[in-house]
Amino acid sequence: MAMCFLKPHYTHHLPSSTSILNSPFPKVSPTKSLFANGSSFSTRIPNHFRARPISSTPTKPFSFKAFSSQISASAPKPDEMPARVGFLGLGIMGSPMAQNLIKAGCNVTVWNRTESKCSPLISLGAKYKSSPKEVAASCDVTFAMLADPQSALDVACGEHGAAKGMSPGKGYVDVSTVDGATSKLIGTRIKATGALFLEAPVSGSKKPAEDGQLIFLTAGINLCDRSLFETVAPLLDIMGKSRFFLGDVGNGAAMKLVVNMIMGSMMASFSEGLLLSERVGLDPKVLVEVVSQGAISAPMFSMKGPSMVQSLYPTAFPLKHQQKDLRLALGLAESVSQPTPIAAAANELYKVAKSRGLSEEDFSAVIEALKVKLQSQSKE
Ligand SMILES: NC(=O)C1=CN([C@@H]2O[C@H](COP(=O)(O)OP(=O)(O)OC[C@H]3O[C@@H](n4cnc5c(N)ncnc54)[C@H](OP(=O)(O)O)[C@@H]3O)[C@@H](O)[C@H]2O)C=CC1
Ligand SMILES: O=CC(=O)O
Repeated sequence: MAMCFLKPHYTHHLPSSTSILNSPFPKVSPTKSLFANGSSFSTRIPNHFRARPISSTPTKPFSFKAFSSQISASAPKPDEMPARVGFLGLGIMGSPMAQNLIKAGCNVTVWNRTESKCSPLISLGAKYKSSPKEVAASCDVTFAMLADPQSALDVACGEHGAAKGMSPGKGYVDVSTVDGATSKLIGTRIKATGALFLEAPVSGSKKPAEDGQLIFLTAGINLCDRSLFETVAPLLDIMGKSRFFLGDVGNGAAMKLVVNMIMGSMMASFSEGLLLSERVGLDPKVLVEVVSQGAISAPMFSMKGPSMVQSLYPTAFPLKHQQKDLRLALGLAESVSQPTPIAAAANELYKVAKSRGLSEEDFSAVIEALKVKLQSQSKE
């Protein structure tokens, strides 16, 4: 069962169970139908709203429930939100997310491995604690936005990890992009303390994080965790534009990995197109424009294309994280024997880019892995 809550007023009846796994020509694609009314996804509206269910389809695998969201002009009242909010991990994503919570009036306590990254948030009013354990002990709900499975595990379950500060009545929301097994492990450790757990990876990059426009892909271990989803909803709505509840832990991670697998392959293919267009004497800037006007247009191409043409890669989504996501997505595919040859090829390209020192650049720098030295080629 999947449920979607959106910031804008949105009423859309999604199709019930449809499998695309066995038929090359499915009559209805849930994904296509979900985004059929695409304009609702890009509408900028006030940050705070309340959501209520309006209709449902029978609960079964791969079915969806449609919800309508009502926009409220006023911010959530302080007594409707968890009083004390912790935030662990203040990188490209964590910093603006925590900042939005502070700006919305939340009582936020932060921690980051590199302590200096806490300073800008402290100057905005955040409190500081010197370990994840202390943050969790002093807060009602703690969010974690860490680099990868290992760091998410260390911060949640390490010696001074958040689990050590958790207890009944508290909640832990991991918004990092990790694999389902890591998420389940973290969830199990957190729940052993009597606290609740939600995995909630986000779709959307640096700018959506700054603008409070992220898409939360949440899942919980049981019905109690569903209640944590309700509890933190006002906080998710400060940081994001929509939130999906996807059922059991692992489903949020899987959804995020599938989305980023598509994204990584798209970027690799776009890179090939830019370079080929230039090779045959076309202006790649014009290619970006042509693509933007047609059926394969994507905000990602329009946003990143112009800087890629100039060999500039200002980091929004680090290339090392995109490669990590492809690696994890391939593991997911392997676990169900699903062929993903395009993603596997794209992954190789990101690995080459990493080996050329591009890990910290934006993932659009993958184009560099395709550039050939014209001089040495003309000698051949
Ligand atoms: N950037 C993007 O566009 C998006 C990223 N994501 C995902 O969100 C997560 C965070 O991404 P992003 O903010 O870009 O990444 P950054 O690399 O900017 O930040 C990573 C964070 O993890 C911390 N960290 C890394 N290793 C450890 C460790 N061993 N112990 C403790 N803390 C550690 C870093 O601390 P320190 O400051 O000390 O290095 C930092 O706070 C990733 O899983 C990424 O895949 C999801 C959607 C979009
Ligand atoms: O994970 C990256 C994103 O843009 O989403």
